[in-house]
Amino acid sequence: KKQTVLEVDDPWKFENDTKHVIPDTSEATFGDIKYVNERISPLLKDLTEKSDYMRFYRLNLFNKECKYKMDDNVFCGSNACNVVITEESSVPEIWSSKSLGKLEGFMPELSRQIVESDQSVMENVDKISQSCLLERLDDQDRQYCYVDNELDSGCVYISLLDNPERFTGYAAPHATRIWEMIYNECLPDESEPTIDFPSLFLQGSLAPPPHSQEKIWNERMDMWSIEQRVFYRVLSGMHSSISTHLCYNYLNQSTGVWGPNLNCFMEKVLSHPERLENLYFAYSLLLRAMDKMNGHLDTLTFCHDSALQDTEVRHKIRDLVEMVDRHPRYFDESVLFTGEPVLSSAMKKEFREHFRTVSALMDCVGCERCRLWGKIQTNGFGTALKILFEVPDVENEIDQFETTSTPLQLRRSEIVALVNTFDRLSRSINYIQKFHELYVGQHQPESRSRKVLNSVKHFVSQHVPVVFHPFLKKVCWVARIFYHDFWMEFRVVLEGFRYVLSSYLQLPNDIFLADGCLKRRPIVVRMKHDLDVLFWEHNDELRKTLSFIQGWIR
Ligand SMILES: Cc1cc2nc3c(=O)[nH]c(=O)nc-3n(C[C@H](O)[C@H](O)[C@H](O)COP(=O)(O)OP(=O)(O)OC[C@H]3O[C@@H](n4cnc5c(N)ncnc54)[C@H](O)[C@@H]3O)c2cc1C
Repeated sequence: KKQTVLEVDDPWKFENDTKHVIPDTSEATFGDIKYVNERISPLLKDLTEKSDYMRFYRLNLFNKECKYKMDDNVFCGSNACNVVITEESSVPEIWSSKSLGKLEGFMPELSRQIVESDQSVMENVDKISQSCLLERLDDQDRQYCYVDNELDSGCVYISLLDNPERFTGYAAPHATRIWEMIYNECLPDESEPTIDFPSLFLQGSLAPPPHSQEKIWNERMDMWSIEQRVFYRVLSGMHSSISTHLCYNYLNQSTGVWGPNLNCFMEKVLSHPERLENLYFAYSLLLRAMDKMNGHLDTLTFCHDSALQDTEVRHKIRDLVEMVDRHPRYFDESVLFTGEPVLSSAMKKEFREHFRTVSALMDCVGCERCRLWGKIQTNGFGTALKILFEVPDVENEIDQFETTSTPLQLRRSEIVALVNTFDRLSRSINYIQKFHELYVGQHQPESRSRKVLNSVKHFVSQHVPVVFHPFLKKVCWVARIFYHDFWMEFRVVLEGFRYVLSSYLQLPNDIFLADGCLKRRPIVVRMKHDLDVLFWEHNDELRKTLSFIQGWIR
């Protein structure tokens, strides 16, 4: 494996190398992904911010027990960990517990038995509601995630816009321990096992392991199979994305102000080339999953209570996948699980089970906000893996997984998780760009006005009590808008004034030329003379102003 060495003088050298090929992709470079993302991110933003469908996520966030032995005394450090729950009255009727409850008899255990015994019974159930909830019989073997049963009384709706992913203060040792447990799920290297993965769960200790697993894994990656590498890169990419988000939406605890923290990003992500690579890798994997959805869109229902909204969401998703489709395929799922059929199938089963364990580990995350986004993102990646490895490529009529008989079935929560996870990664790539601009801005020689502004900022942060900061921020914001609007308006007025005045000064010439009549000339000359007398000789101030304006018009 080529080791990348960062040059001390330019920490951005690696990230800015647009030609750098992302390992385990089809020759995708950093530049390719940035280019694609520039086109896709506005669509993702629109979809995730402007549609109820993508905004409300139903899950069991508070009442699911952690299956693994952990230190129970974990409390997140700040209010930022809290999650605001959405009242059911704010979500569309069809998603309310009342409506979902109508299907209770069929969910989820019973549905399996019924489907097994009599398929026709299911056909009587309202079709739209069915697809919102139904756990299909054949789906269980294809799941890469434990998805919460939406009929569970512990499930709540959460508006993702009201609960952005950001810094919460959740940290070591608990958070770090969870990450270690997540990475322990990476498929063990049979040729050279060094860590007994399952035994770590039983220890239940929060003590860090004796050496950094990340380092060992990166060194040993060449010896891994492609399946193992993909598994690890997805998790590491998700980790990098979470770190990028928390550093971009960071709370400065001494000033109480939210904003990007460049040092945090440089420390957690930028200074580790592999973490950056894995972020880009995870993006290309999601890109391909979205692309593969293209051939299956017609079979999906978006379970809205109005056909109109269903069509609207479908159109928006179609626009997105069609945009994805215009770009090359940077991840090729057909090179995985290709060996001897029995072995490959066993390997895929193992892959699935390990990923499901990762999803179950999210219930152990000790901070509500982090748990929310952890659950969404593992569900999102789980859905992507399901699309990639369990569903035929309809568009290209390639069925390397022999699953032609089973069409793609996705629940609402899976679609929402997939699109929102893609949006997270897309934003992370945009944030990297913004961090770079911040870095460039900070390392450029300071202009005088910037110096003054910075010293004012410094003074405010030092001497004005923290409670006034949001107020001052608002004042600055209003002042900026006022200043901007004032200049816009002033320029319009000035432009009009300039036009009227130039027409007026042009008028004598026009009269003279239009008539071509030399006889009128004395009148024009006379008029101009009178005006000169009026303005130039009797009003000194006005004279100066007009001469300035005349110069400006010229
Ligand atoms: C599921 C989950 C979601 C979280 N969400 C949030 C959140 O929304 N907001 C928030 O403020 N905090 C969140 N946290 C906590 C956050 O991720 C960090 O754990 C915390 O900020 C402490 O960071 P750290 O720098 O000590 O190392 P950690 O990020 O905890 O990393 C632990 C170890 O993992 C390795 N590592 C780090 N990054 C990578 C990578 N990309 N790939 C491979 N290995 C890596 C390193 O060896 C590192 O020492 C979350 C934690 C978890 C487990």
